[in-house]
Amino acid sequence: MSDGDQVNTVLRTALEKHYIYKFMKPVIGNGSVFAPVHVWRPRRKILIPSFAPRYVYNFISVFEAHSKIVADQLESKVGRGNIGCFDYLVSYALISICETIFGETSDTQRTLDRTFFNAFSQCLKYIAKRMKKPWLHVDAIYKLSPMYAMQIKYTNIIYQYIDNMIYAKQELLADNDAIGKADERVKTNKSQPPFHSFLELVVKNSKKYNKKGYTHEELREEIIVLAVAGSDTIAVGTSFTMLMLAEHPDVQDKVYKEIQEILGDPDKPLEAKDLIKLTYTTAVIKESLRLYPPVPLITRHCHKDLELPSGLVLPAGCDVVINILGVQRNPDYWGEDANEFKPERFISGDVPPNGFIVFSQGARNCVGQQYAMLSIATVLVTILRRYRLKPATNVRRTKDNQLRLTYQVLIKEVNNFAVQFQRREQ
Ligand code: HEM
Repeated sequence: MSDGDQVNTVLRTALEKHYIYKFMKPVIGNGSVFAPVHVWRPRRKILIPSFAPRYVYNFISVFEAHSKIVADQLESKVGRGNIGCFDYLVSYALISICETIFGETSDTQRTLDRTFFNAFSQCLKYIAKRMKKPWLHVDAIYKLSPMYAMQIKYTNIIYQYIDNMIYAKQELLADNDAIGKADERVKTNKSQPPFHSFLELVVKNSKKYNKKGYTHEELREEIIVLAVAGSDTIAVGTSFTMLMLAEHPDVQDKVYKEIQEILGDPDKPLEAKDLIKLTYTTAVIKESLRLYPPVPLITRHCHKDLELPSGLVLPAGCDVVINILGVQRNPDYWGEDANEFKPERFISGDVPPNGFIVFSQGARNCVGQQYAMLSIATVLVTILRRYRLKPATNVRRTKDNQLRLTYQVLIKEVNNFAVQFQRREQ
């Protein structure tokens, strides 16, 4: 389905997800993103307050510190031809999400973070293979396959990592007062806002919701969801934006000018109030996410008949695949130039209602959208201040000269998002 108005009705009405997500269950259990509605609803209520702007704004210092590390790493890539920027951005995104989840991390910890994410990507690989082979949908058959044993092995690595991190913070998490006092400081001392990790916030909010709070297993599930939902998505979104900037030098010049004018001194720490003023840069990020939504397809299950605005009735029991990429390139909404990169659309107010759904819509939309936009903006600003992006040379494109994409639950560009880096004159 790629008609925004029909999609809007489905997303606001049908909250259950497709049965195929049950294959994720052995890894993320009842974690909110794919959980059945009765499990998801209270978990969403617990998650939402952790994403309040006053907490998310505090994460900008984490984003900035890790963006600078990426910018330093790219120094040796200047003038070296095509460089796949995805690996750098995935590293940025995963270290940032681990630090925003667990608090400050050491170098040793970062090695463990990578082992954890590697285990997760291996699990996703087996889950994706299983989805494509209908005979493996039967649990009894899947359990006999070597893939099952490997999935268990990697799932144990994931659980061990999360458990160790939770146990390491046990003392802080057990002390309700400590978390409460930190909150007081948010209210009274605005100049030095304390940093609250997602782990602290989720534990605190789960205790507000229910006196006992989350069980260890529930907490682990929600932490896995955050780690997974908040890493590759950011890396893919940033990588596509960098490709677009490399291919549109005029747009890149305007973004750079805006950064210079609004942010000025590169030694001044980035703050939300400044990033929010980057209206053109934000439009560029949104236009990149419109053309290349990192999560291009989502699903819903209709548990009762659902009448769409077109008059068509989706019968109870029906599964719907929502084509986010299709909605965001639909010429009925975006005009004949829907496939063209034109960031001005997001400035002139030409965004059609229900036409831009990169973070989904309705009660199960993305809780991390503000986090995502700030994280992407921070790393882009930091890279663009130092480097001019140039298009990669000799990369394969489609017959009509479009980027070649591959679908791995998220969409990616097949050349690892290659661009070239040129140092800017100081
Ligand atoms: C560019 C980056 C991102 C994109 C494109 C994106 C997109 C999405 C989409 C399309 C959904 C809905 C999935 C569905 O309906 O099946 C979703 C859900 C979700 N996202 Fe994001 N996301 C991004 C970043 C993040 C970040 C940074 C976090 C957390 C730090 C996050 C946390 C979540 C969670 C927890 C859900 C499940 C919400 C629920 O079911 O109540 N996302 N995201």
